[in-house]
Amino acid sequence: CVLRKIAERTPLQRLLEHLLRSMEKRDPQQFFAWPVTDNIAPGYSQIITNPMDFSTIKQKIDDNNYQNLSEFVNDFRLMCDNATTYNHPDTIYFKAAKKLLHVGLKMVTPEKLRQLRPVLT
Ligand SMILES: CC(=O)c1cc(-c2ccccc2)c2ncccn12
Repeated sequence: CVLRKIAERTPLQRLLEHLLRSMEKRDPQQFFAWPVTDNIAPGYSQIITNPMDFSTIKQKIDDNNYQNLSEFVNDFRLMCDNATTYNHPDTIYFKAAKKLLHVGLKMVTPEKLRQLRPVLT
């Protein structure tokens, strides 16, 4: 049988997986867990040209698709910006996106990352 190569994680992948888990915890209603469909959001695919969600970010981490932290943060920001673009300010999705963006960006400040290093290396 072919020896299965166990997927080893690079340090960057381990950092991104940790950050993703922390961000997902701040989305208990799982509004951002999966791609938004036109069924639940009429006209979504016409309005949002670059959709993004946590499951897609997770897959990109697993595929080692992120070369650095900034590319990961860009996708996180894109996910939140899509929600504030499509949804009106008085909706729970708009408000949840604003809060999530704020909380998520605080997780990747130099101070927070410095605190992480011993944990993750
Ligand atoms: C993120 C987003 O824009 C979103 C998530 C949802 C959503 C709702 C319930 C369960 C999962 C996602 C949604 N529904 C209608 C309009 C927009 N949305």
